[in-house]
Amino acid sequence: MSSAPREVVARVPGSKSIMARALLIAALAEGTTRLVAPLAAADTVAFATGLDSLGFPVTREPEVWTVTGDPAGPPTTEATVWCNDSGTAARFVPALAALGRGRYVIDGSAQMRARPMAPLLTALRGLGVRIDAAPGDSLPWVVHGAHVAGGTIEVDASLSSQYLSALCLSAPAMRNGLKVQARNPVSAPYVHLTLAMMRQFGVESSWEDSTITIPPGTYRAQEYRIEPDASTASYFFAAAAVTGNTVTVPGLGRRSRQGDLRFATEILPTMGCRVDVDDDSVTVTGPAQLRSPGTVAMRDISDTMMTLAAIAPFADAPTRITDVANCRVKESDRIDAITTALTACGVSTRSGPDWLEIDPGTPTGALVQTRSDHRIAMSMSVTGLRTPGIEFDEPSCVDKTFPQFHEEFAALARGWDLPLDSGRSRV
Ligand SMILES: O=C(O)C1=C[C@@H](OP(=O)(O)O)[C@@H](O)[C@H](O)C1
Ligand SMILES: C=C(OP(=O)(O)O)C(=O)O
Repeated sequence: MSSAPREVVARVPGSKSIMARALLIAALAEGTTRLVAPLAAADTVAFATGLDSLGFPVTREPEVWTVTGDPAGPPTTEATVWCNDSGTAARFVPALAALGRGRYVIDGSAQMRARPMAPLLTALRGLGVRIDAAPGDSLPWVVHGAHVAGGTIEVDASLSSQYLSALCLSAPAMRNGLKVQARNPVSAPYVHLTLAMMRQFGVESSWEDSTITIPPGTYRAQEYRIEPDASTASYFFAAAAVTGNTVTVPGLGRRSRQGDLRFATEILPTMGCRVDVDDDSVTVTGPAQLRSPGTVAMRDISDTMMTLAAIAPFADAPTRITDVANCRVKESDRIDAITTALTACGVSTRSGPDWLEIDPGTPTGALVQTRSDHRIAMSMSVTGLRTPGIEFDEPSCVDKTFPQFHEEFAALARGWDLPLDSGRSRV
């Protein structure tokens, strides 16, 4: 570790979640929307390509993506949408397809086919949409769109909040609007982000007790700047935390609606970090010795569970993370994937259905099995800043949300003058 904190400014790419919402809203908006500072990554490219095949033209340039909307829903009567590994695409697109009139095939990778879709299927069928699904209710689906009219439905959101966001985003185009009874939601900040962005594009809604109400309405096209991704930023903040250095992420500030910023603003301070949140930036400085945050319930911000687990070995006491059962049904079984990775590095861990515990220790180098999960690679890269010899079986899995991750992370390490072995990923 360096003795005096060194400051580096990290450029974090755009939010995958904001991109997915902005793309879908733009597709249903009156007019042409320009998305400035877009995230070009596997998830967002799959989303945009899917919109294009549904008949919403999307043009992609490095600085701006342009979407031509149609408030009436998908203009095509036949399309196949390949969602690849993207949960947001696989959950958001079917509700959009239900607005059209035609036959729409929605499919994804083996990883995506293994992820739960049943609550969304039940909800859409409850609204009268005819859908043929693969066994287990999983993808591929054939959505037989017939201008779904809306109404009232109950949705079990205990496995994913994306079912709620999907229905809410398409609801304004339903003739009767939509009332959604949300049961046991995980990742609630993502639903608040959905409703906040809908408001930014001109559609008001309410969420009282467990009922979300969306009246019929039309989104207004506009020029919209994509904020940096708060989950991605967590790796840079965590890097400062474990090395005792300083990192500033511009473009993310106190007005951000992204729940995962709470990793920096709420968890890292309890570990001894100094965190300054400005109007338009967040700065984190790590301590000489990281403290344990004790027990942390991460139901709301579980994409940052692995970031916390990856730095926990450097704390002064065990770290317990609770209420993260749905991490077992994401890109990988993330409780198993991260505890297996840490164990391979010689760190002692324990886990149960919805929790994990990590002991302090001195990780050693190992070949980390990423299980094609971008967040396992990015999290363990943070451990790698203090652990020579961490390698990945599939470094390119970061392409899902941050194709330049390894280069940018290596640049961060160089900026702090850390030994060359730190922060590198090799096949
Ligand atoms: O709506 C979104 O953009 C997301 C919601 C969360 O998923 P769950 O609601 O399935 O936890 C999060 O993990 C995912 O990365 C993005
Ligand atoms: C869970 C994630 O993504 P998605 O559900 O959009 O595939 C993620 O990015 O960690």
